[in-house]
Amino acid sequence: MSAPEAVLGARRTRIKICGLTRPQDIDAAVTAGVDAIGLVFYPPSRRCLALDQAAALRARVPAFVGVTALFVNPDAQLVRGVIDTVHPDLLQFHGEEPPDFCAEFGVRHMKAFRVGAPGLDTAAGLARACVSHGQAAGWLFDSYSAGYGGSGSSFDTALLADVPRGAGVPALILSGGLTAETVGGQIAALKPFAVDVSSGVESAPGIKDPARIRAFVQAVRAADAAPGGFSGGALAG
Ligand SMILES: O=C(O)c1ccccc1NCC(=O)[C@H](O)[C@H](O)COP(=O)(O)O
Repeated sequence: MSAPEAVLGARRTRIKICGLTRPQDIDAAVTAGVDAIGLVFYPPSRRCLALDQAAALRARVPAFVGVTALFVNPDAQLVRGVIDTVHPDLLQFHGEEPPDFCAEFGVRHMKAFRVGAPGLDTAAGLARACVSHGQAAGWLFDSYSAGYGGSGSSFDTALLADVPRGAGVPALILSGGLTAETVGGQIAALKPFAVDVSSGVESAPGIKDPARIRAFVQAVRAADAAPGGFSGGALAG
């Protein structure tokens, strides 16, 4: 542990849980200590929310816990409607949205990259795609699945080898099939700034399991506390 961490205490891998649909699941995630809640606005997803439902969930989220609104190739009207109704802290674009589109709403955003998709199936191609989204606050890496995300499937993280990291570079957020059993090994190997999970803490699509949420958070904390734990990911240089 570096001197600052020794003085300030160990830093930690941030945690986002995505695809919540029920008030009790918001409460369970907040109580477990997650850093961000993801709300899905992609109609084919079984986790998709109506605006009024999402606004009610958002109202249960306390200060210092972020709310992310997730889209897949949306029209601008939907994005603006969610911003005006739900007031997300962050937007997450999970499709093939171009950089200018992602940046046009005046709300910070994450860009998701489905590793293995055409053009994103080599380390060099993935790095080029990331760099083209340099305005993002975070780069989220997910598996390549037919339903765009929330699939519970993982990907070969060796393809992240050329992704730029360090100060002034969008934070690296790892997702794709993470579970309480696997997240520790991924943190040890990749030192992401944050991890993101949906299926791995569910009993059914959109139905989160409080015990699985707690187990996931505890596994992340254990990985951070292990020798050589959290290095800050994008902040590590
Ligand atoms: O969650 C969904 O239903 C979803 C649908 C379409 C695009 C993205 C979606 N979720 C995005 C996320 O950030 C998920 O947490 C991420 O894909 C990881 O999901 P999982 O592999 O189930 O943990």
